[in-house]
Amino acid sequence: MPMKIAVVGTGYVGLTTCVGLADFGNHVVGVDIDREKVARLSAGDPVIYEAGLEYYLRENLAAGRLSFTTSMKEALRDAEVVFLAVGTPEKENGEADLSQIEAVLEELAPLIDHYLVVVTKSTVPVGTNRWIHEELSRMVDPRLFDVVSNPEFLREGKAIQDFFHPNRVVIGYENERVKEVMHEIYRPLYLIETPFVWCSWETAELIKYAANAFLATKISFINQVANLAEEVGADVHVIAKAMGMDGRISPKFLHPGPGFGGSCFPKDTKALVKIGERYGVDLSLVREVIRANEAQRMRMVEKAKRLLGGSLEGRRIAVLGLAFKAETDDVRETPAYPIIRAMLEEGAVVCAHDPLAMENFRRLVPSIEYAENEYEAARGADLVLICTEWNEYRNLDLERVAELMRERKILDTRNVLDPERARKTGFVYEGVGRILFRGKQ
Ligand SMILES: NC(=O)C1=CN([C@@H]2O[C@H](COP(=O)(O)OP(=O)(O)OC[C@H]3O[C@@H](n4cnc5c(N)ncnc54)[C@H](O)[C@@H]3O)[C@@H](O)[C@H]2O)C=CC1
Ligand SMILES: O=C(O)[C@H]1O[C@H](OP(=O)(O)OP(=O)(O)OC[C@H]2O[C@@H](n3ccc(=O)[nH]c3=O)[C@H](O)[C@@H]2O)[C@H](O)[C@@H](O)[C@@H]1O
Repeated sequence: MPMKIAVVGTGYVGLTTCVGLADFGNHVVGVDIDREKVARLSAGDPVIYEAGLEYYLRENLAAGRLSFTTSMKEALRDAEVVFLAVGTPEKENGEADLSQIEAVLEELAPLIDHYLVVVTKSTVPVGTNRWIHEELSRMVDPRLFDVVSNPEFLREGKAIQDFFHPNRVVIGYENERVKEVMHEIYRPLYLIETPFVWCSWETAELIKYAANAFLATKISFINQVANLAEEVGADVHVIAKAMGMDGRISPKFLHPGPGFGGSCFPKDTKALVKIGERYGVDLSLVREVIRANEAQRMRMVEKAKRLLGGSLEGRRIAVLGLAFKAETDDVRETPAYPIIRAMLEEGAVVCAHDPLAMENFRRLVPSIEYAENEYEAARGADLVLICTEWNEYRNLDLERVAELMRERKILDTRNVLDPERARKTGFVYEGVGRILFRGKQ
């Protein structure tokens, strides 16, 4: 039976949830306070870049199963379930800021006049779903609602694929009554044998933070191994590959780089440390992962400086890649930001390019030059610094780049180029954890 579902917040997670649940055959209304976003989504414009999103948005709008509104009242009218997918950004002290959730609850409570399952998709600190239940109970008869914690594990750039083929679905609940509803919503995922984890609210909340912190730990770990590999003349890619051959380790998330970014790992690791502090539990390992990540970004600036003879003053640097990873236009917490800021402070002149994220990055840093393509960025540069692993940078025409540059130097923070090919084209090349030609540069 199709269900009537409201989704509050139509960002990366909310919008993916909207189109995914509508595609399962449900009637979905997405509600957002951003009028412009609602207007664009209603017209079939996905607003953000996400592979496949536009197709699913348009198909489901056309089928009449999906609509968008700024009115919570309209969205909630016949809804059986409401998903909360608003932002939970970082506060200045590192804790998760729950003000968007609080605002939604205030608006939601007076509208609950029939049984409603309130599902938290946003990433929220341990104890939040219990608190949501208490808050709503102050304002609404508790028999009229239940609260479910259903954390999201999608990756940006692969959001649609991850929605339809998740590794698992985690559902934290208290009242058995919600099981039937959640079963119904995710029936198509049952059919493809997706594992479901039924647990308490607190367990579900902590699964989300533990999973993100563990992935972030793998990245900081391999980055430090890469840094050591550089000093001893080893190749981190061979190391990571051999480590990954041990099924207990797995080869995934062992790719070294300029440090992890994005809207979640940085904020969620910090929030987890704060949760530990609140409960008096030592999470120093996670604290160190955060510190190592910040150091990794600055290490890239030091590398650039060393490659350019010790100073960036007046040096022209072409930064290729501004998004926090490939296949997205998202620049939230992108490593490119602190790296570019630090280089500007050291007197460098930066010309940047990104296939999708230039518009978003320009809002963060309007003062640098932006180039139409990677070759224009490289024109007259003393150093090309690759910051995002876009495929088009993997296939750079190095001969052409060499002709355009003032000095032939490449700092490849994502290891997307073949070092040997770069050297043969006359470049001084440096990656991360793979100085293969030590002593010869
Ligand atoms: N971006 C990602 O890849 C993932 C994010 N998450 C979590 O999901 C949550 C949402 O993240 P994103 O989708 O990236 O955020 P986002 O910032 O892209 O979207 C949040 C949306 O909520 C809207 N909003 C804010 N207050 C509202 C209100 N009172 N009523 C209606 N709409 C309101 C905003 O206008 C915005 O469109 C966060 O807790 C995040 O940690 C979890 C997994 C993946
Ligand atoms: O909670 C979230 O928001 C999401 O956070 C991450 O997803 P996402 O931030 O979209 O991107 P990832 O692919 O995980 O990459 C995060 C950062 O780590 C970096 N990374 C990733 C993998 C790796 O081996 N090395 C590495 O440096 C990426 O370049 C990027 O900057 C998780 O992978 C998702 O499961 C989770 O739902």
